Amino acid sequence: MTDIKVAVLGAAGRMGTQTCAAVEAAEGLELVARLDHGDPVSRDTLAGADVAVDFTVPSVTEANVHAVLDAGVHAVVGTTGWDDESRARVTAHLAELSPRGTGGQGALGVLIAPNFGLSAVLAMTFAAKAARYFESAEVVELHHPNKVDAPSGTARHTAAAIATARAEAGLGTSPDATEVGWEARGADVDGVRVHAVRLRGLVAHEEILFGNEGEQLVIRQDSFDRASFMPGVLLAIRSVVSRPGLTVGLEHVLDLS
Ligand SMILES: NC(=O)C1=CN([C@@H]2O[C@H](COP(=O)(O)OP(=O)(O)OC[C@H]3O[C@@H](n4cnc5c(N)ncnc54)[C@H](OP(=O)(O)O)[C@@H]3O)[C@@H](O)[C@H]2O)C=CC1
Ligand SMILES: O=C(O)C1=N[C@H](C(=O)O)C[C@H](O)C1
Repeated sequence: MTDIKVAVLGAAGRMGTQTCAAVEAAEGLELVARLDHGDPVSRDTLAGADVAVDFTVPSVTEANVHAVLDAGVHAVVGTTGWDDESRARVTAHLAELSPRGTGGQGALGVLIAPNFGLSAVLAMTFAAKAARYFESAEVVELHHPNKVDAPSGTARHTAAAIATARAEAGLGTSPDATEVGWEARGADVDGVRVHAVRLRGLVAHEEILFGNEGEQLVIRQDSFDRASFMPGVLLAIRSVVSRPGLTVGLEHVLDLS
């Protein structure tokens, strides 16, 4: 089997640096390009890559993915900032490139994962399963203070999954008598309250709280080191080449969905 050639966008950043090292150390993968701020994304600069991994910033990640697809390269995306509209534009782009459907031989794949950490993927999966059984649900995410976006992509993904499960079970929003001080109640993500903490010393952590009369379930995951994301990133690179179309969430690759 020939090696999968990999380009990393945001290669000088916290995640990009770790990803370059992980790819270089991985069997069957070859790092062919490190791109960062100011580098154009094109067939030339991607240097023969089969897969481009994006760990940049929310404001540029979508444009990067379109450029990667135009270069005929699969994309793995860890950057946050995606919503229904940006994901739909990627789906439309993939359909344009493969007009007879996304399943054809050699068709391109895009895998967007809000979190590559196994503990986080499992926490999100367990939360989605638990959501229908509890009257109240809230999400707390805790991160390092250099993070530029809030709430985290993981917390948004978690809250959206909880909201879907609650809606399917016929549950409304969590009970809440707040009349004043709404600014202290966190962001509203699909009707689920999400709270963001930024604290020196933290990396990436999430707590999902569920409550019923007289009982509580807390699901917590902690990424103490960015090394925890690397097995998921490598799995995504190896999977995306045979996963045409758009996949959102590593849970689908891990068969947890
Ligand atoms: N899915 C997951 O498991 C994880 C996702 N993330 C997400 O990944 C993203 C990156 O996080 P992190 O590595 O901590 O952030 P960093 O700020 O450390 O890295 C981002 C890098 O992207 C560079 N950059 C900015 N603009 C461009 C551009 N137009 N083209 C190429 N590179 C660019 C930055 O350069 P400069 O600083 O010079 O602007 C920087 O080197 C965030 O959205 C974060 O939330 C993080 C951890 C895990
Ligand atoms: O910026 C980070 O650090 C992280 N970003 C992702 C997110 O917003 O969910 C994943 C993880 O939480 C680390």
